[in-house]
Amino acid sequence: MKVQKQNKHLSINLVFVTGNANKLREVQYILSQGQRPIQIDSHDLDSKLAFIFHFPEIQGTTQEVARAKCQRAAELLGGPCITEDTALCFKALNGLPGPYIKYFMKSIGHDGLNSMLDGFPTKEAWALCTFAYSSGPDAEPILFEGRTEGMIVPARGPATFGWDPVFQAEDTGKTYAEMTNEEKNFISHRYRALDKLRNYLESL
Ligand SMILES: O=c1nc[nH]c2c1ncn2[C@H]1C[C@H](O)[C@@H](COP(=O)(O)OP(=O)(O)OP(=O)(O)O)O1
Ligand SMILES: [Mg+2]
Repeated sequence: MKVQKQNKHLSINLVFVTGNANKLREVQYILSQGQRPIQIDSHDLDSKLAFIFHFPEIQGTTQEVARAKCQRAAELLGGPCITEDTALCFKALNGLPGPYIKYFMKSIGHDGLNSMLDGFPTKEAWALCTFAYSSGPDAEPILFEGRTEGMIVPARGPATFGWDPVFQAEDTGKTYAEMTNEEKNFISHRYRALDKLRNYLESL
């Protein structure tokens, strides 16, 4: 992803390294909103699709996983980049599946995620997004976290993006899947993390 700051002379060229088209779509949408939109060069974006890597992700805390992925991406690219990790954390399970949610989703699906909490007193959960920015292979990645509270519910809404149908965001009565793009991207874990990243980039 090439981002270009308007309103200032400085422009930032960044690659968003991800294999997830839904993430990319939401990031583009969020960055296009706001008072000072960060514009994504879609022509460049197309050519950058060649840079979508699928590499192994380590085990550890969400921060360790995020740092390692960004470090690896910067090494492979030989330049600045951002990466993003999403965790879905169950209160009753002390934060698990957390960064391993992808493999839980793949193996047991929406019903399985609900069944995991059978017998537990709380269905509370939070979605945690961690953006990592690296200025290059020799730099330590910087992390930006965003968190949205909610609960795990039987699936409602279109199954377009991951676990969206089973995550009901606090105070909304809606699952992420039942929300419009605008609604989700106003309260989402991704929006909150990206807002911090945006502030950081604007301060450079
Ligand atoms: O807003 C979301 N709403 C619903 N599901 C979501 C969301 N955001 C990520 N997800 C899913 C995708 C993957 O199953 C797992 C995170 O794993 P994660 O490694 O961060 O993503 P990924 O491997 O798909 O893409 P990437 O190449 O950026 O690592 O949660
Ligand atoms: Mg991944």
